Amino acid sequence: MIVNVENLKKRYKKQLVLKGINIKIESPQIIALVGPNGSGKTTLLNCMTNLLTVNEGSIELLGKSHKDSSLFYDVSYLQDNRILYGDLTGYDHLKFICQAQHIDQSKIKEVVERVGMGSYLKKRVRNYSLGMKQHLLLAMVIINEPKLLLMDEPLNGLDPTSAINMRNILLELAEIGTTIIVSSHNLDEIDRLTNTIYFMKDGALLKESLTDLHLNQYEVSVSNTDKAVEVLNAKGIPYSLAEKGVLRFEESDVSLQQFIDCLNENQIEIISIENQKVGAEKRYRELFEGEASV
Ligand SMILES: Nc1ncnc2c1ncn2[C@@H]1O[C@H](COP(=O)(O)OP(=O)(O)OP(=O)(O)O)[C@@H](O)[C@H]1O
Repeated sequence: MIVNVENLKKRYKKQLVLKGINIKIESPQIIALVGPNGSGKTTLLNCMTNLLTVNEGSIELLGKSHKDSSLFYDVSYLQDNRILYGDLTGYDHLKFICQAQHIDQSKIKEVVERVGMGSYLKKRVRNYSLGMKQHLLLAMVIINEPKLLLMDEPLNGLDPTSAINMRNILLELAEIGTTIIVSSHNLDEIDRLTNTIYFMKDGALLKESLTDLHLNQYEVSVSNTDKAVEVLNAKGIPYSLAEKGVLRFEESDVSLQQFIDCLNENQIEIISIENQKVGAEKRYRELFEGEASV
């Protein structure tokens, strides 16, 4: 088992922040951790990596107790950039990790190129921009080729090119069997990374595979939009125009078949029908709309 968290509870004084979390991950994959500010994502990741003590429950990573220090070689955690040392250079940080984890220092060059931080590697971190710090944090967590990678808001401050680069790196790591748990508020990026999302709500996790969640919503391409609009209006069938030539239809009282029949009966050619998958943002809105974040 890659991750086995059972009934994890965490309290800050009287506030119960994690209310009995259960996570079982048996095969390598990317999982997104999504939830409003203050919902407990960082607390969960900090508990998993033993930076915080838990009040109840158990955590196993890669078949070992999360307190086992040998996990250090196989589990990486990308945290907030406050863990960086302003007086040290990026190179110093990476060299330190190589020494501590017995990693060949030739890996530094490789990882620096991969992340794209060559030009400022030898600058002191206090002179780094937010995005540069994020690049360094990424380099620091992938240099040991972890089996399990936990990431708290890794996209923080990244420009679009860097965000795409980070996405490609994560997808490549997943391809070679790295399990990644990534917390993020960037739901578009999440959609590009994974369909498996753990929504954090009221200190509990709601695990969902968006692949299984299909709205009854379809995009129907037709040859003659004007005529289609006319006949649908005449029949009182609800739709919206996604773009020229594409009608968006959501099944309700009117079934998809009735929608198609209406177009067929009026000799309107249907070019394609696509089922619309639910994206992370839509699901998030369904789950959290109207709820104030902490
Ligand atoms: N050291 C602490 N002492 C007391 N309360 C804390 C501490 N750290 C976090 N909390 C509280 O625990 C709750 C969860 O915080 P946490 O940082 O885990 O949320 P989060 O989901 O990571 O939020 P964000 O999306 O804003 O990063 C919040 O109510 C927060 O105020």
